[in-house]
Amino acid sequence: MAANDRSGLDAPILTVRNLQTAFFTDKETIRAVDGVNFEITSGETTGIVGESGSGKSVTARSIMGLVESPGHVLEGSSIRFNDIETVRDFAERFPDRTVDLTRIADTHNASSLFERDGVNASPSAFEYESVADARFEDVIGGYGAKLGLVDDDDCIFVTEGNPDDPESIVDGFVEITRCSGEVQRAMRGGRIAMVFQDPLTSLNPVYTVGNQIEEALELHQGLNGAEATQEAIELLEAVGIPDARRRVGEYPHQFSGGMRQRAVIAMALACDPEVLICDEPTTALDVTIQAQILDLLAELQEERDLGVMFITHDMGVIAEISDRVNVMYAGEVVETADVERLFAEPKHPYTQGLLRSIPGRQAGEKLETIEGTVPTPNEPATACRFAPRCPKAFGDCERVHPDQLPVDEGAPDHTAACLLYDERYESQSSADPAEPRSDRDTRSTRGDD
Ligand SMILES: Nc1ncnc2c1ncn2[C@@H]1O[C@H](COP(=O)(O)OP(=O)(O)OP(=O)(O)O)[C@@H](O)[C@H]1O
Ligand code: NI
Repeated sequence: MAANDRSGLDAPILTVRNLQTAFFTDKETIRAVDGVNFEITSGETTGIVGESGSGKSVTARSIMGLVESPGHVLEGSSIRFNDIETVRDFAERFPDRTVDLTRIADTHNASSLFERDGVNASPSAFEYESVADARFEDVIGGYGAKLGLVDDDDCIFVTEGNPDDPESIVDGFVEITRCSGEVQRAMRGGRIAMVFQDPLTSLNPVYTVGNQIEEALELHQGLNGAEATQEAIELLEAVGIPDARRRVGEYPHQFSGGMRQRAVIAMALACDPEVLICDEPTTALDVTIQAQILDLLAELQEERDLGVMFITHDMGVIAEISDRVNVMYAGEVVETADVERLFAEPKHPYTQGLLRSIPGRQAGEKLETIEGTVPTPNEPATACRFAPRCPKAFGDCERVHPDQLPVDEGAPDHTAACLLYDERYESQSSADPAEPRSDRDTRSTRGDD
């Protein structure tokens, strides 16, 4: 087993590799998500934080299969859903779309895939140190069809066990970027549910709240009639709606903002998902209600062992709810760490800037904001996209696109994409990390070797 395998209980339920989602307009190609890697683990919360326009929602929509034209998830992107029960169930229901990956892997060499025509990713896009680390299951999702290794609509991959005998399957995954039609409907809503910022986008004003939850129960759990009504009431109780038996018959406009968001969460849970994606679910609510909803999510997560992905631009919320944090900037993850480390030792200058802008963090000090705005990523990245706003930028930052690298030997899971932490590019300004460079004209040109 490769050293970077995470085995057993810690294995992520969702693995995002080299995710690229772009919008193709007449004018330009917007690389809203540009080579993103992260994981979601059952019972844990993966936080995604970044300013407006950094690509958080597009990342969520890519996982949900909800990217709308002119947007597309690009070839080479991979989003693996690793739940073994789902793989068994789908192999049974969709045998035509199920592939025995070991058989393909036996006859091909994963590292040679990078040399094939049509593969335009580098091994580092998959976080491999060298091409020899390439694993078939990472590359196949994004490129398998293009390389003619699998059929166009194959999306269920078995890596251990016999696809024709679902009970025998002990390892495999569903490649979400390749799901369509019935498989996609079974995945979205059935295995992965999403809660949006505005509860009214998820609720239909002309049906009662109960009706809408019952519809989800029928679709995903096959419940109907009195049984579905009873379950809807129980779900409303589970999300803390008082007098649920009466309120199940009310319409969305009869609910307050906080109660509506609770109802939407109940609706998301109606399909008994493994993964719950929350896109700024509390941003529109006042702070007291926001705190209650965050508590509720934490409670539900523990009860149901949910893998949660939580999107916000609020570092305070991230600190409260996350186990791991991914900081996004202009379509890229620029820093990732577990939450304690990220707050104790932020490494990327962007993360440091975000932390300085949390109210109340530095008593008495003036609140700072990062000057400027997130650029639209409409060109392939050939430099650091944060460099123009970065107080620590040096010459190479405008010439070299930084790789995600570990920032501390003692914490291999803490990585940042910043040349300050890349030995090949030694910044002359790194002496005092708290002191921004004042003189940006005497730029270092070292590292051009
Ligand atoms: N339908 C679309 N057409 C064109 N560009 C889009 C579309 N949707 C999103 N984008 C672009 O993708 C980029 C990322 O947008 P996204 O909504 O993911 O940002 P975000 O991080 O969620 O921001 P916010 O905090 O404001 O919600 C932006 O540059 C945006 O302009
Ligand atoms: Ni958003």
